Parts: sequence; structure tokens; C-alpha cells
Amino acid sequence: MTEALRLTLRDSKAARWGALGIISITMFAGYFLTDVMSPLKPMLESEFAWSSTNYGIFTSAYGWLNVFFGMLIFGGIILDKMGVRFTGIMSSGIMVLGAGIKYWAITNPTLVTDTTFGIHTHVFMAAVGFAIFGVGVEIAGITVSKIIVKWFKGNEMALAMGMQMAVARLGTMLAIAAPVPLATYFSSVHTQVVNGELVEKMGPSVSAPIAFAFVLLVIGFITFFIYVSMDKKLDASLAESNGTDSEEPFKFSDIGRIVTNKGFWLIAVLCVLFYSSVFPFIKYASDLMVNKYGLDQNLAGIIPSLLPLGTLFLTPLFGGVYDKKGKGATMMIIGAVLILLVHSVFSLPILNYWFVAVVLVIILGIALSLVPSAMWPSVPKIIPENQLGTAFSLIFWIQNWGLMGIPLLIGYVLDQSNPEVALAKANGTAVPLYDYTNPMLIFAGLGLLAIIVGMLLKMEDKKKGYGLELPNIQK
Ligand SMILES: NCCCC[C@H](N)C(=O)NCC(=O)O
Repeated sequence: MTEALRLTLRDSKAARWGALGIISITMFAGYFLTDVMSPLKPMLESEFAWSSTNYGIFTSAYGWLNVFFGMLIFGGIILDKMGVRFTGIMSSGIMVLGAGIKYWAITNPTLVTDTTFGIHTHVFMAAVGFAIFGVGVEIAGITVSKIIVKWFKGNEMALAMGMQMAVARLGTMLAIAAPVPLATYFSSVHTQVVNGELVEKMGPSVSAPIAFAFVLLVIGFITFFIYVSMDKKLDASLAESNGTDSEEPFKFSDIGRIVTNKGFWLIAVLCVLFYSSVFPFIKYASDLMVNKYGLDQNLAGIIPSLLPLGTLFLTPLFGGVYDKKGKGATMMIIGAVLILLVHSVFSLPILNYWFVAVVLVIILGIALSLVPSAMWPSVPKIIPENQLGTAFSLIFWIQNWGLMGIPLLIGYVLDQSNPEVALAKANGTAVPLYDYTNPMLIFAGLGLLAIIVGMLLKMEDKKKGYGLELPNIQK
């Protein structure tokens, strides 16, 4: 066989980066919807009388089905059994469905008068939509990771993962910055909750940003079909060059192999600690800016939006460093140290100046670039490729406990630490500001634990020789 015949579609730079560009659109839309409600917390409180606990319940719903019903684990098994095409279409369809239910719930404030399982039905139904969406976006996330490994293994894998994450973070950035202006622009007379009563009143449209997200998700669903045709061509070229089929098929006994691997557990625990101190923070960041730094609600999203902005450039940059120079475990430890530093300063009841918040958010952005750009490309160094879908799904499953539990805990702690706010809301008097000290101490504690686990991972890497400190590009 000649050298030319052995080349496959993934050996074409244009083809593999083109494939990456297409799947990134789907993830962009998914990340936009994930955080679209974050800057709307004060509006949900003023328009529909949601409490911080209600907001925490809604936010935690992201992980309900993934965690308690093991949907993510099923997703990983489906991915390894059925492949990336089927799983990608399935997961982006689920995202569209969940977003549709969430939109319907938010546009029906009359649900506020009922309760379901002790929760306001308005909150509950929005949460159900978000829970379904959470299944879709998480399974899409593991599918996309597997697609990147398929196209980029032995090439610029960390850079590719970094680029995909950068596009996804663009979605997060837009989700933090755009909803308040969008909701204000589409202000209308609609049903609101005032002192427990439903009244027709002029006010910002909380549902407008969700409608926008829904349209983006439909576009992401359609574009995934374009990827499917590329994937078919890749498989055809691999079959011709006899390049893939050396990979052993996934067996259920592989799950046992994954969960008895200590390196897997260290990555998974580091993942839940790290991400629980960043993503749930984003859900409360705009509110923190209003309450701690005295920013106007219309401008409060600007500072938190700097967080994903920095990651757009830094995640691919650090991914490139890992590809060429290695030092993956060290990068994860440095990221965890930055988390501890940032949240500790946020927790101080002093330095309440907006420029301090800007600096802290930028440092947090560096952490959110360092850790993911090293963490995700490290997984294929610990786990064989045929078990990757299941391994990623197990890691995301463990991570989802944090993405579900921490926002709920923060909402509860916020209400408990600020009883005067709840009282003022109930009495219809001027509402005082939330004190965010306790929630920020919780985030700092997660950073501290992440440093310890990062160090254990580095020690394990030395012992087992995973190569986490070695470059990804094979010379
Ligand atoms: N805001 C979207 C949450 C996606 C969570 C997902 N499990 C994940 O961790 N993705 C990797 C990342 O760094 O975004």
C-alpha cells in the first residue's frame, strides 16, 4: 500500500478543523442556554417573586436527571455502543426539547399559584425543562470530546479541545452579557407576581433571552447533521486505509476497569471540586456584583462576562502549551491555587470596589483556562479510547453532583445568612442587600480541596507513568 493510500480524512488539517468548527456551533448554543438565566436572578425575584432558594432549586435541576437517573452514564454507554452520530443527534434533540419546556414554563407565571412537590409549579416546570436540557448538553459534551479524540489523536488534541471550549465559552459570555439588555428591550405588559398576587404590569421580558437560546439550539441541532456526513466520510476513509478497526469494541466489563483505576478517580474528584467552584459561581456572579459591589443590574453582567472572555484566548493557548511542552498535572494544580485565591478575596467583607472584582474575575478566567485545557486531554492518557465515552460520562456524572448540589447549597446558605432579605420581600418593604461572605467561603473551600487532589494526581502520575507531564504531540 502506498503512503498516499494510507492517509485518511483526519490527516487533512482543513477537514479536521472544519469538523471541529461544526460541532462547536452545537456546543456554543448549549452553553448559551446553560447560563442564560444567571443574570436574570434579580428579575426572577422582582417579576415572579422567586427566592434565592427557588433560584437554587431551578439551577440545580441541571443535574437532577443526570445524577439521580444516571442519564449521563446511559449516555456514555450509548455513545460507546452506538457511536458519535446517533448520540450527537439524540443529545442535541434533547437540548431543544428541554429548552422548549423551560420557555413554556417561564412564559406561564400563572403556574406560580400552584405547587408541585412543595415547589412553586412555575419554578418546578422551568426546572424540569432545564433538567431535560441538562441531559442533552452533558451527553453532547462527552460526544464532542470523543469526536475530538477521533479526529485529533496524535495531533493537536489539547489545542482542539481548547478551541472547542473557547467557542462554548463564547456562548457562556453571551449568556452573561446579553439577557438583561434583551429582556429590557422586549419589555411588555405581562403577568407578574406582586405581594403574592398575579397582576398585569409592564416589565422586562424574562422569556425573550430563552426564546433566543431556543433558536440557537435549533440551529445547533441542524448543523450537527452536517457533521454526521463528515463523520461518515471519515469512517469510509479509515476503513479504506484499515486505520480504525484495530480498536476493541466496548464491553460492559470495561466499566469495572475504569472504576478500579485510581487515576480515573483522582481526575473525577478534581473535576467535581474545580467545576463546582466555577460554574455555580457564574450562576450567582451577576447577583454578587449587584449586592457586594453595588453595580446597577443592567451592568452587573459585564464583569462576570470577562471570565469566559479571557478563556477564549487562554484555553487554546494553554492547550497548545500542553500539546508541545506537557506539564498537565502542574497546570491543574496552579488553576486550583488561583481558585482558592480568588474566592478567598471575594469572601472578604472589604475591598468592595468594582475594579477588584474585575481583577478577580480575570484571574478566575485564567484558572478556567488552565484546568480544562489540561484536564480533558489527560483523560485519554489514563483511559483507553474504546472506553472513553463511558469514562467521560462517569467523570461528568460525578461532576454533575457538584453542579447540582452546590448551586442549591449556595441559594440556601444565601437565604439563611440573610433572613432580613426574605422578611423584607414578604413584607413588601425595601429589600436590603445580600451578604455573600458565606457562599464565597464555600467556593474557596472547594478550591483548597482541589489543590490537595491535584497534588495526589501528580504523585499518581509519577507512580503509574500516565504521561500527564509529557507533551501530547508525538514527534
Ligand atoms: N456550562 C456548561 C456546563 C458543561 C459541563 C460539562 N460537563 C463540562 O465540564 N464541560 C467542560 C468545560 O470545561 O466546559
